[in-house]
Amino acid sequence: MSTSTPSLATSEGTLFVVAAPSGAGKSTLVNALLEREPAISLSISHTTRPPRPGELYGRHYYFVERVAFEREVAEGIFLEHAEVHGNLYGTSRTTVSELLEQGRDVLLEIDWQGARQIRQSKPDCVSVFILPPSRAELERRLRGRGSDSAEVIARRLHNSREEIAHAHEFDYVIVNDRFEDALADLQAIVHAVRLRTSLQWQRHEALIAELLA
Ligand SMILES: Nc1ncnc2c1ncn2[C@@H]1O[C@H](COP(=O)(O)OP(=O)(O)OP(=O)(O)O)[C@@H](O)[C@H]1O
Ligand SMILES: Nc1nc2c(ncn2[C@@H]2O[C@H](COP(=O)(O)O)[C@@H](O)[C@H]2O)c(=O)[nH]1
Repeated sequence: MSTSTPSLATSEGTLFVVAAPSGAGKSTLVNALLEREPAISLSISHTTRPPRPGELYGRHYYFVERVAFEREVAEGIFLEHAEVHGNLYGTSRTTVSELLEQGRDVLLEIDWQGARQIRQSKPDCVSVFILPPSRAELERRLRGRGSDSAEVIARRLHNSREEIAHAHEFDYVIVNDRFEDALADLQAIVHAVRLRTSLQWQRHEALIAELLA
């Protein structure tokens, strides 16, 4: 995250990146945040993972075949992409750029590998890592969700160690124990970031000029 004084000239939106081990509650938290903060746009990823019951094309993901995904990688359409739990996932470059240029804040729900790529291409992004309160609770949430087979759950639990090992690369870490507390923390981060963005500074320019006159 940039710590420099925001430029008065720019009015690009902020790019938020949220990551967590599978089952920590990232999607649930992000969906609740978006209800409270409708000015944030969620980027819909492309994936080769088959849809879960109830998941819709274009709403939860753009579900594509592996061959099509690999062609899109070669065409350079992804801002970032990674293999996660045996499936490919990627973020559309043009969708994110267009939204940011319109001044919209954009949120990416991606894994640590994607977050690392985003930090390289968009160093001003704000990244947040969500931790579960314990391994036992992570497992309980994965099983309780009831959306994955025992084999998939075992794989995701195993992979959670690698994801968590990268938590220190993020600007903020939130423990999702009591849901409302974690949501308040996430919203506080969004508010704090907005207070230092260029639009906010522009808003205060007239008052600062008046006070200095
Ligand atoms: N604070 C919480 N306390 C108890 N249960 C929670 C809490 N937060 C989320 N959950 C539940 O945990 C389960 C997993 O949540 P969710 O699907 O949001 O995880 P996720 O991190 O997005 O996982 P994935 O990366 O696999 O998509 C869901 O059933 C959700 O309702
Ligand atoms: N690098 C990326 N990771 C992504 C993207 N979209 C989702 N993800 C991550 O994949 C896992 C599993 O998600 P699930 O929906 O199958 O449970 C999770 O960590 C997501 O954050 C993406 O575009 N790029």
